[in-house]
Parts: sequence; structure tokens; C-alpha cells
Amino acid sequence: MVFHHIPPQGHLAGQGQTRGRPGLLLLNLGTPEGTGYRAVRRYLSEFLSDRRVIEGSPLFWQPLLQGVILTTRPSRSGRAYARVWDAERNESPLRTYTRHQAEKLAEQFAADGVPVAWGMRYGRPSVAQALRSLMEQGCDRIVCLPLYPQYSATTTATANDQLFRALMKLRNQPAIRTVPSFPDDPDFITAVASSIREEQMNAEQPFQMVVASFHGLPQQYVDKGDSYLAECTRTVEGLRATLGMDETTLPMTFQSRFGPTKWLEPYTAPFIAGLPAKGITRIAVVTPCFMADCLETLDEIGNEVRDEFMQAGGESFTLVPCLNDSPASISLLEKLARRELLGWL
Ligand SMILES: C=CC1=C(C)c2cc3[nH]c(cc4nc(cc5[nH]c(cc1n2)c(C)c5CCC(=O)O)C(CCC(=O)O)=C4C)c(C)c3C=C
Ligand SMILES: [Fe+2]
Ligand SMILES: [Fe+2]
Repeated sequence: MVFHHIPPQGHLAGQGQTRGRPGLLLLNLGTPEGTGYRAVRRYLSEFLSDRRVIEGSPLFWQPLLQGVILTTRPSRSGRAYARVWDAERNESPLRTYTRHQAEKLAEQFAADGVPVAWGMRYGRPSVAQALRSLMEQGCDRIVCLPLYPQYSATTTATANDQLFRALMKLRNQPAIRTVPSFPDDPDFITAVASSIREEQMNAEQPFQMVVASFHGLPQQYVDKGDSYLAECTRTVEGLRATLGMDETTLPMTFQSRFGPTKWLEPYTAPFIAGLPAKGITRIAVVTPCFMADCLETLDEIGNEVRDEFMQAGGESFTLVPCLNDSPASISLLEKLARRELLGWL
């Protein structure tokens, strides 16, 4: 008779203690699979059915969403996605950058034997798929890193929720550590400040103003206690201190308003379109709430807001790229992950 003894994967035998194998899980928002009506509708339907994102009663919201909103919005959003789509890879920039971040982090962690996976809160690869791939590699300790510098229940919390939702289906759960948001982490602030300085060095004339545009949020969510606004403020104050700027030279604005309710103000688009009338015609825009360039930076700011500014009399408009998969970005993410891996490596 032959006994097959299969040691549990990732456990170091013969060391007097059992140590699990850690894995790193990057989570991002998600993006449609294509720019056509159906793909964008599927994505928006999942996104806008998330009760962390739309807090109102589904009895009222779902008929509105499934009716008028998902009839009209997917075509408009699809056209916007088409303007930034990577035809060769057939994917959106958000997916490309998130994958590259995971691949480069995997290189950094190869010597530690820590695999890296990436998952999307909405769409694919799903959080459950990403978790499964880590567990198949023997990971029973997971560090989960939501790729949002500033916390919001609509982003960070729902990403973590989705991981725990996947865990609900498992008999044997891995141990989990979630990485906290990092709005004024010195390496984050330095990296964003350096990216602004670099754009300034490449520009022909000095920027009269650098607008820090953050994704908006309904004012009501902040009133109910979402710490997003406080965290955005910490980011912008860190940038001002590092760059020697103030509220007039580095103002904070909010973009991507959705629906008729009051969102955080001032709104980016009218704020920037109003600048030439005040004599401010050479600006840069930085978007420090996004770790990767996406529809909201490349199209909303890089196309729509830029066009409005130039039509209003602007002379030069520079969109500062997000940290993406730059060396500073990867070393920041590595540091954040290693801090939570302490004791697990
Ligand atoms: C409707 C409510 C929304 C809230 C609240 C919200 C918060 C929020 N979103 C991001 C980051 C991203 N959002 C992106 C796209 C996007 N956001 C909303 C709506 C809300 N976001 C919609 C409907 C869309 C889809 C595009 C559209 O139809 O306009 C993206 C880009 C995704 C991509 O594929 O490129 C990101 C990133 C943050 C940080 C945030 C919290 C304040
Ligand atoms: Fe959004
Ligand atoms: Fe938008």
C-alpha cells in the first residue's frame, strides 16, 4: 500500500513552525471589456448597482438605472472609452497599467516567493479569480492593496467588500491584511510632486497654476462621514508644502460629477474654463486620486476639459500623467505592501 503524503502547499516543513505563504493582491476599479454598447452597459450596470456607490433605495434606483440610464449612458461612455482605447491590446488604459503594476511588483517580490495577482471590483479579472490564482499558488496569507491613495467607501471599502464576499464561499479561508489608504505618504507626495516638476521642466513657459483635480463624490456621503474629502485635503496640502505652493497656485477641484445631486465643489470643468477670463492661460492639471491613467484623466481632463479651456482663451494645457507603472510608483506600492507583509515574510 502506498501512502501519498501531500504537504500543504506553501508550508515550510521541518522548520519547527508552520509558516504560510503570503501573496499580494492588487485591486482596482474595473473597466469595460470593449467600447460597444453591450460591454459598456454590462460594466455600468455592475458598477452603478453597487450599493456602496449609489446609496439610495434600490426600489427607486434600479428602475431608473435599468430604464433610462442604461439606455442612454453606455453609448456616450462608449464613445469616450473609444477615444482612449488601446486598439492593439484591445483594452482600456486602466487595465494595461494595473496589469503592468502587478507584473513589475511580481519582479520585486520574486526573491521573497510572494506571488502578485490583480483583480477588478467590476468586470474582469474578478476579485474572486485573482484570489483563486493566489490560493492555487499556495498562498494562505493575503495582503490586499486597493489602488486608491485616498479612502472612500465607494472605492476602497467596496474593493475590500468584494474580497470578503469571495471569502464567504470558502471553507478554508486565507488570512487577510488590507493596506490602508496613503493620502500623505511621503513617497506618494514626493512622486506626484516630482511628476509635476518634470512636466514644468519640459514646458516652454512656467505654469501660472497647477490644478489638482480629484474624482468627485456626492457631498452627502462626506456629510455622513466618508473620510474622502479629508484625505484629498491631506494630499493637496502635502503637495503644496513640498512644492512651495498655496491655494491660489495649487487649487483643489473635483471632477466626474454624476447625476443631479450636489457633489464636492468646486467642479473641475467650470473652474478651469473660467481661468482665461482671470488672465490664467497656462496651466497644468494633476489628478492625484488615480494611481493609473484612465477614462477620467485621459478623456475627461485630457480631451474635454482641455478643449473647453483652449476655447475659452487658454494658451497651454498640460496633463500631468498619473504615477502608472513608473519606478517611483512601483517602489511606493512595494513599500506599502512590505509594511503589511511584516511578520509574514
Ligand atoms: C455614480 C457614482 C460614482 C461615484 C461615487 C464614483 C466614485 C469614484 N470613482 C473613482 C474612480 C474612477 N471612476 C471611474 C469611472 C466612473 N465613475 C463613475 C461613477 C462614480 N464614481 C462612472 C459611472 C464611471 C464610468 C465612466 C462613465 O460612464 O463616466 C474610473 C475610470 C474607469 C476606467 O475604465 O477608466 C475611475 C478610475 C474614485 C477614485 C471615486 C471616489 C471618490
Ligand atoms: Fe468613478
Ligand atoms: Fe467621467
